[in-house]
Amino acid sequence: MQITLTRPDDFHLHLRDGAALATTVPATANTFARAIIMPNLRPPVTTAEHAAEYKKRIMAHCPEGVAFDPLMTLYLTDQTTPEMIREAKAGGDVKALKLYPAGATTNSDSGVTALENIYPALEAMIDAGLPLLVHGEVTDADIDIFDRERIFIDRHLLPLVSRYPELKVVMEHITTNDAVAFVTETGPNIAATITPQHLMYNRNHMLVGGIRPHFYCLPILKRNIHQHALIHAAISGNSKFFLGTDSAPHTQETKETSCGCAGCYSAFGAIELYAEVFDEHGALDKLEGFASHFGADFYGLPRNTEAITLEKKPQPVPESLPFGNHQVVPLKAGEHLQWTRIS
Ligand SMILES: NC(=O)N[C@@H](CC(=O)O)C(=O)O
Ligand SMILES: [Zn+2]
Ligand SMILES: [Zn+2]
Repeated sequence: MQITLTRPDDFHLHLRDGAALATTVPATANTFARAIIMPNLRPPVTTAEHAAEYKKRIMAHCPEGVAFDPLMTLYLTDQTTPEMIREAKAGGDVKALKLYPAGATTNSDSGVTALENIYPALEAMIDAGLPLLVHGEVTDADIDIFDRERIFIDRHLLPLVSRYPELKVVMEHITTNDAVAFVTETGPNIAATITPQHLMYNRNHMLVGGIRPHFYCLPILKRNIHQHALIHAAISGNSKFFLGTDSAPHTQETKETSCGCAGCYSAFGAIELYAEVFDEHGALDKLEGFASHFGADFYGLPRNTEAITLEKKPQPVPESLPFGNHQVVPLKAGEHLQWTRIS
């Protein structure tokens, strides 16, 4: 069995920096035409100038003959001004702004401490037509980690979308049926990305029979009822839900330790992983919209014109892959991808 799709885009990707780019850039660029590049470097990408420099470092690793367009983002902080938003729009590289609640995830220490602090920036984003990308979790110490997304919606997203209905918002890497309901029920300016790990796994995969650090990502895997809600949303054909891998590599030693980092590495076989999920649910005909059309439409980008073809043919996933001077353990390490890219 084969499937041919418009070449897809990845609307949520961590490429990291330095030597890691030699692994991460070709892994994505060989399949995806464009990707929204997350700005949570150390230090974070906060200005149009930083974004343009980072884009050059990325392009230096793009394989020859491969067309790849990194869509840059800026990291919002309490200090982001409307002027910085206008400069970002004018520079042309920056396609969205990212909101990390301070302390929510990897490299989010300089994130926003209160949404009011970025109201002027959000107003400038509406004028510029730049979307807000949200890591949607509260960070209060007394809120259980499994409830942090649901509570973020009630406390922050609902008030935000009623204050700024014109603002385009992507709720990134959604993990709950609460997020599916919120996105489904709000207006056309609200969309969401869904990762392969949240479609393939639930918290039992991470915690039953031993603790598996390579399934640990944020927002954390939830109960199977939430996994099923995400699958249903992804295969529904609803254009508010589209592909964003959140491929977020960390070295093997920083994952396999007493206090491991959050993030799953999926870029090596991302479209194959999604194809497996859609196939298992009899929805291969819905993959192209999710992977190649809906995200571009939401961002106001032209759809890609090239095509890729996948075949239902297993291929082994290595136990680890080179990653700078280190190794990264990919999702499904030591198992098989059920689909293989043939052109
Ligand atoms: N998803 C993750 O678990 N980690 C991401 C950050 C993020 O997307 O929240 C990372 O940069 O490592
Ligand atoms: Zn995140
Ligand atoms: Zn991410």
